Amino acid sequence: MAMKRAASTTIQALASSGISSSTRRLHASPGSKKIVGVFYKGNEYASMNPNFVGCAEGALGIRDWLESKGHQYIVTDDKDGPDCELEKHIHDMHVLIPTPFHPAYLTAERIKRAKNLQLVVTAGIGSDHVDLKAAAAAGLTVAEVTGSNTVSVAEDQLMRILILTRNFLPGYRQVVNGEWNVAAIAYRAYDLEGKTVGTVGCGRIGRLLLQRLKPFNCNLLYHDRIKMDPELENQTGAKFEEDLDAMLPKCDVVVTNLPLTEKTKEMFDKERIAKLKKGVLIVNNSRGALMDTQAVVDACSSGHIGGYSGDVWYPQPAPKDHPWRYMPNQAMTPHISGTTIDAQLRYAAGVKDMLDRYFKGEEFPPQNYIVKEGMYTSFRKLNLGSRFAVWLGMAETKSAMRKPVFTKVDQLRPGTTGHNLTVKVVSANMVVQKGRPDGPQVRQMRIAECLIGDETGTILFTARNDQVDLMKPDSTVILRNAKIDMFKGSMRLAVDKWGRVEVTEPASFTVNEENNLSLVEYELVNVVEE
Ligand SMILES: NC(=O)c1ccc[n+]([C@@H]2O[C@H](COP(=O)([O-])OP(=O)(O)OC[C@H]3O[C@@H](n4cnc5c(N)ncnc54)[C@H](O)[C@@H]3O)[C@@H](O)[C@H]2O)c1
Repeated sequence: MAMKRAASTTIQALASSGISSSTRRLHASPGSKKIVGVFYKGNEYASMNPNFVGCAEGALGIRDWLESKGHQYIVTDDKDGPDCELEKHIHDMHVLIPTPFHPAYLTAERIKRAKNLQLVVTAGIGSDHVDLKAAAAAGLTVAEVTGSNTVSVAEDQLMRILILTRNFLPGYRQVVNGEWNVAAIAYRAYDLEGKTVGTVGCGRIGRLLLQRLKPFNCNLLYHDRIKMDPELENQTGAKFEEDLDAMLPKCDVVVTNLPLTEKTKEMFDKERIAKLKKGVLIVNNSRGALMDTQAVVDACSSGHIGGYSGDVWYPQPAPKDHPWRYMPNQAMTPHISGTTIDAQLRYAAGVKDMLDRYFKGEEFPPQNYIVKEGMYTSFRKLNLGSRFAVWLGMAETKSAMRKPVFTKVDQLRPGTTGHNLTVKVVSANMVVQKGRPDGPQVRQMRIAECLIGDETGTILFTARNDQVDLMKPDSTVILRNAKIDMFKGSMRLAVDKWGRVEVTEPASFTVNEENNLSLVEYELVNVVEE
């Protein structure tokens, strides 16, 4: 199996901790599976809305479906401590469905005991509650329902920006307390128009927030590892800031929109907060641990941070004595933004779809993988329109295959070689046709860009010279020993002199043109070896 360098490094690092490095196959072996869901308790609200599927009682609405297939489905909200309900199932569960809103912390120690565990599907976005290194070392697959609550969070952020800018909460409190004091609110209530709003991280949620903010006529800035394509930049009117510390002092409002990773943990520490404009407003719906907890408290107390709002804490549920509950200028809520009823229905459907694929032995949508069968790599599609992905590390395919093994188009991954496929040619366009002087002879050079595919998806194939004649639209061809080339961050398939293209009998499948792998862009990210 293709194993990425990062994964093998991780495995070595963890071998001494006793975590097995053997890959646990993603796809379910036949037979009944034990599936454990950990969701927040609905209590008296559970029956108030039939679409309230995100609570433990709602169980994502998949209980009947799972049980009709003979699987065991345990759902609980009791997730912490040695005597909790979750602990009783760690040793024999096959699938864990946690949710960021009530995170079941899947530590290295729990993973070590979870001998049957194959799959973790996060109901929502953000799998930082899982020790991803340990999950990779144990050969697990961790996936989430990418995009399921993008809109929900972007809308919530917009609300928080307005709540802070207009100094809304003190006014609301006055009303509840029977008071009336316009001055106490008005002395620091502003319009959003004309203010500078910067998002730190600009993937799905960040981009949508920028689009939502555009009509407010703010100055929009964004910092990310990846610059948006110009079309999207134009659409949002946001300016790219490569240097985070250069962007921050310009912002009246800072919004975070990036995952919690080793790199981003406590990225807002005392020093960075000191660089922010005095009175800055911060909205953090990403993860609590992006902030140094005490540094936020101190800056809110001194007024350096003029307002802090968000729904994410560490740990969750936040303990009663969490200092963010008591700091001034805060507009915090429990973790709610990504669990609207609409979002619940989307992530419930996404979880069901992935379980169904797991039972059938089918691939998940590539953007959903965080760790795939032990590869600590995630295909993170960052799109709103244009499609990106982050590709961590190099895939190393050590091919010990002698017998040709045929694969399907949707199994193709960056950096891999040695593929045999039977595909139909959907279209072929000549992109280069010229005579090339080559010594005394003049050689023809022809290159055609061909869209090829099977029932699982399509990909662009670069046909060279004699291959061009074989790639006729509607014909079926066998590609032997094909390899993936990366072209501007996207996958292309090619067959070089070590492989072969053969025309064959017409195949009976219908090409799935919906899943074009060449439309996904990848970024090669350096993996820091530890
Ligand atoms: N509060 C909620 O209910 C809720 C719901 C969904 C997501 N989230 C959080 O929001 C985060 C973002 O979600 P998304 O769907 O937009 O994810 P995304 O993967 O689409 O975008 C994340 C962006 O962060 C950027 N990034 C990552 N590391 C970076 C770094 N070190 N420096 C600069 N940029 C960096 C990536 O390049 C990417 O553009 C999630 O990881 C999750 O933690 C919270």
